Amino acid sequence: MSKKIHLISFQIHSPINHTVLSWAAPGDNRLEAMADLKKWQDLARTLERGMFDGLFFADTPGVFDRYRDSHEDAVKYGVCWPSHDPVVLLSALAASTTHLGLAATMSTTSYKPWSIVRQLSTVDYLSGGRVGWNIVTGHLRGEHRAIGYKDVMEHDRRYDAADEFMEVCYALWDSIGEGAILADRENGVYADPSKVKFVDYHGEFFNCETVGPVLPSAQGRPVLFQAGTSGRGLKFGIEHGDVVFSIQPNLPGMMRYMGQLRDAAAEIGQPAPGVVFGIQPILGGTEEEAKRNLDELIERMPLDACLARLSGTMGVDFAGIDLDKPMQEQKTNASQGLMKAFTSVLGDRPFTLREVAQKWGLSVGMPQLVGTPEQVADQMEHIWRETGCHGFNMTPNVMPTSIETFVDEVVPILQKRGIYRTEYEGTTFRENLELA
Ligand SMILES: Cc1cc2nc3c(=O)[nH]c(=O)nc-3n(C[C@H](O)[C@H](O)[C@H](O)COP(=O)(O)O)c2cc1C
Repeated sequence: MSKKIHLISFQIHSPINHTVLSWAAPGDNRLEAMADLKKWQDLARTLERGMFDGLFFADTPGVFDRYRDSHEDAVKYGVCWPSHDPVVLLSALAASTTHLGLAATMSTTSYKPWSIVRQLSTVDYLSGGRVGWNIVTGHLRGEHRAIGYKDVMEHDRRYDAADEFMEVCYALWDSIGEGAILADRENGVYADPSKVKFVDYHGEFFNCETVGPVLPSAQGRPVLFQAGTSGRGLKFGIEHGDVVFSIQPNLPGMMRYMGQLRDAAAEIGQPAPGVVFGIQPILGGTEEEAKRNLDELIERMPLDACLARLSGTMGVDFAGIDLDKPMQEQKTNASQGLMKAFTSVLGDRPFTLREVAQKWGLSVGMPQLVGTPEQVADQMEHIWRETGCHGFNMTPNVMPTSIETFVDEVVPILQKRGIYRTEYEGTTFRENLELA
């Protein structure tokens, strides 16, 4: 268990984060932010004022195209479409902050190892070691189709390819050895070639012949995040993740996940990485007001938009399936882990398809913590203590007010309880996350 709760703000560079039609909520500024860098910089400064560890961008490249075998519902309702590139935001946000970690999702399907190492490590180096990478294998058919594949690669084979992808990345990150850079002005020698290892990698999926393209940053290389929850995904997360993300519908699901991760880590013979659970705080001045705020979000969501999001993540077209029967597990090459988590719910009756669609529309299944600032702080502390997790990946609802309210009203309560930092401990993302 971490010494303190760690907080990451979960964002998407699109009209919504995870709440369908949040862009239409009164006062939401996301549509303006998409065209105004300053609004993103303001958000990053708010998170830094709230001592967040980081701002993390998920990414849904391509478009959700499974529901009714069409992209139309995703486009009509702006369900993570358009999907602007998150990586280009990182350097602007690094320039407007000094401590905040900045992480982006990049898929091992869409990129090559060299391009990811070069892009992310450049910002990591420039920012003094504040960058993170959420390694995803790319589970969306829309992403595959956009770059020229007919369909998603088979689930476990995607992870095999991603293992190789990582071998190349590590070789590139390790290429520039200690003492390699001389920067000797007098003799005009920049580096000692004997200390720069040539990467000569030939695998089943990737080839790479070059030297490391970017200098090691203050934290060496970016912090690695991973969020696979299937058996194969857990193994990959343990082997490569510094921190793993998980979405579970409730506390029993979180406890089950912690057990599965511990068992899988023991089997591999490695320590389990820290776990960050997704949550969605819904605040109000009173409990009743918070519940009303939640109801307003739910009332705004068109069911077709929720189903478009759910069908995309699960890789299954849910059109024409009885909405009021328990959702059944189906074979998928998309997210097997999330499919299992929501079709084998613990501590509750099974969810109907309509309920899961609504949970997806609200927060992609992240549980809502609803109440006054004190009640939300209680729920966070309870989950942290019960599960022994590292912290939370928090998705907002209305932007940026739900984050500002959290920073102004919940953060001071957590600080007073001694379970949240009052100043940054280090300068790098890795140090602040208690990984160094
Ligand atoms: C918290 C969380 C965040 C995720 N973010 C992304 C993302 O931004 N882009 C993406 O393509 N997949 C994302 N995923 C999907 C996973 O990385 C993973 O690819 C997917 O769940 C399939 O793996 P599995 O079958 O092993 O669970 C996320 C999953 C979770 C739980």
